Amino acid sequence: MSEVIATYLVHDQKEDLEKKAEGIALGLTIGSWTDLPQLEKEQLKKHKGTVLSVEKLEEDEKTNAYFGGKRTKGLIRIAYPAANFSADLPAVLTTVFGKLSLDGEVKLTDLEFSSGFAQHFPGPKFGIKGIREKLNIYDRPLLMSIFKGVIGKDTAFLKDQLAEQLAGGMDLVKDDEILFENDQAPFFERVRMGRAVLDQIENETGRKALYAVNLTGRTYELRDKARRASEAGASALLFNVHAYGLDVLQALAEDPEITVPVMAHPAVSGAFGASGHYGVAYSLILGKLVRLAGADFSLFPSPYGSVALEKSEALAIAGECKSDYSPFREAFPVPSAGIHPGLVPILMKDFGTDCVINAGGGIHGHPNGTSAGAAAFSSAADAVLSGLSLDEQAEKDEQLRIALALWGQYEAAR
Ligand SMILES: CSCCC(=O)C(=O)COP(=O)(O)O
Ligand SMILES: [Mg+2]
Repeated sequence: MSEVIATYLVHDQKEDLEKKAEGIALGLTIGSWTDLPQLEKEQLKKHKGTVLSVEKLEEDEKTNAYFGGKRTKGLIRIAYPAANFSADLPAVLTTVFGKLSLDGEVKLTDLEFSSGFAQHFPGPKFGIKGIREKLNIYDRPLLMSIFKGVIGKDTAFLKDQLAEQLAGGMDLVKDDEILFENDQAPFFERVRMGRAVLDQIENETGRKALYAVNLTGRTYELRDKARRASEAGASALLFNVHAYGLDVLQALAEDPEITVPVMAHPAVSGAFGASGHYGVAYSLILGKLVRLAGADFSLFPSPYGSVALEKSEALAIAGECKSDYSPFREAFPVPSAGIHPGLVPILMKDFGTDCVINAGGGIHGHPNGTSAGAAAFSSAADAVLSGLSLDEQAEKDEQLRIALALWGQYEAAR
């Protein structure tokens, strides 16, 4: 029985896509670039990939221009027998896209797992429902901000910045992904500081919030570090999954002693996902696979900010995070990068209620400071929820008015 089906977008110099598909199905399983006379019938039957479909796509000039000559475009689906690989993502990815990924002309667009095979993956430990229960917020998108300008600053500085972000109404705050272990603000000091600030906010206001501390260091230290962080009061972990690998995320998600949600950051994923001609589709690496491997949140560039994805790609990632994929919990999609209050209405329209809207510079860059920036962001979300335009809301909210004057609004920018 085939356990994994891969879909590829190919751009071939020759017209015969059936032959191309057969070449992939054989080459990634038991064949080679030349005929192997010793291949046995039994071996072929049990281990060769099976071409399920070949669909020729319309020729397009942009693709031809990119490759400097005519290409035949098509979608190929191939089923790989379970007998060929062990039940882990490194084995799956090496089988379906190992050396093929190096040819620069093929993009892996999707992977489908049989239910028997999918059961080897954990999926999110908390998911959208579990995170909402932790925060006691059920009826709106969550708002997150990012520490900024903190490299070289000590834990006391971070403590003030965290308190300001939370005072402005943020539900979650995350470390920047480029904040690593350092002498001024060591990891465990940040964990303890975060716990104290979150507890104080909860005691004073009843509001619950999460702080995602950046889990970094050598791969073999991570599991122990994450366990100790959970024990020391961490409320969430940020993880640069594509710098380490999906299997490392899976190991963290599966560990029963790591009792906090994991937030997957997209750093480095552009190296695999940015090309339309080769690499891996963002919907697969930032959506389906991080969810299967256990991320509770997946960050990705929104269609609007400083690092923007095509809208269809961003929506496809969010779709994978939230699709009906039993038995896995849903992961929170987190459209990010260059976000400010003026983009909140369009983000809420595109991504709906079940998303996290995330801003760094668009909060700390507010002329009246971090707390005012966070309040302006929060006020923009309130406006949408109560059916007001940002201009109407800004008439009664000075911080939002100042933010909109500085960064503008999506509609105004069109
Ligand atoms: C590329 S998505 C990750 C967003 C992120 O980590 C970040 O630091 C965005 O910061 P910004 O100031 O652009 O909101
Ligand atoms: Mg960042």
